[in-house]
Amino acid sequence: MNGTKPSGGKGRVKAEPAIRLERVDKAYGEKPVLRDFSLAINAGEFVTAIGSSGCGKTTVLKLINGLLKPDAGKVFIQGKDIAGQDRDRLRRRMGYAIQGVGLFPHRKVRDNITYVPELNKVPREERRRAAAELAELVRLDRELLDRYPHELSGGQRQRVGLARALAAKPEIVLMDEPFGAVDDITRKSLQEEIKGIHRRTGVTIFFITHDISEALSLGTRVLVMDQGVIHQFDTPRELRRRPATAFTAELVGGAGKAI
Ligand SMILES: Nc1ncnc2c1ncn2[C@@H]1O[C@H](COP(=O)(O)OP(=O)(O)OP(=O)(O)O)[C@@H](O)[C@H]1O
Repeated sequence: MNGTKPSGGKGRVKAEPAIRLERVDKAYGEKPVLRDFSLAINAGEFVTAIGSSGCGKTTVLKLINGLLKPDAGKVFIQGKDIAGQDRDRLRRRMGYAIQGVGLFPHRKVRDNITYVPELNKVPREERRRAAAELAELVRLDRELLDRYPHELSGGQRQRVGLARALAAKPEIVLMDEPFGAVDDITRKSLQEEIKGIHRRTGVTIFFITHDISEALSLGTRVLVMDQGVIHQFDTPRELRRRPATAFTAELVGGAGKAI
């Protein structure tokens, strides 16, 4: 059966990766971005992705949630090819947080947080309860739930974005430089929050960053990319001990600097 192949003859069941790209090609017009790109992320991993600007990180993220279709190759989520799946439903199953957050300005914070549950027709009372719980989870003061986004600080808005990404209890959360636009102190505290949430929930996270220190401190594995190619996909410890290429060595050697 799909997703539950026995392995090793010991009766153990090997789970499918949460996310798998298999030999994917992607170009914008004539410009190839990814060529023969393969990647597998296991359930419960916290993968941070880092690389030079324009190397294709966001393209990978958009292929994962079906915003983009591969020109060739396949994308599997929890073992299922997403090609034939309803894209809206697929996206609602995943949390998505981006820099700048993209909150709805005319909705209260509470309704921003529970936007996907509302689409999923979760009753109002249940949504109110969920918003309060999520606010607590991301350490957002509950009294802010009745405000509008413009009445919050940048860091608070980022927490709302995080709460919204977690609202539908997703098994996968995709984050594109979610803490890129906040000051250092707020960023440190948001990093602690997401680390704790990962530890407590076991959610699978794909997290794009420009900050190598952030990549090394948050990731259980770090994906290092340049020009559509994977240089290394390894634990922070291995990256430090055995950088596979000069590009990785330089990146890791410059920890503390953003690229
Ligand atoms: N819609 C588009 N049309 C044309 N080219 C695009 C489009 N989206 C991205 N690109 C190009 O594809 C390449 C990869 O873009 P992508 O956004 O995946 O890179 P990235 O690694 O996330 O970059 P950054 O770190 O700067 O955010 C870039 O050269 C970009 O200019």
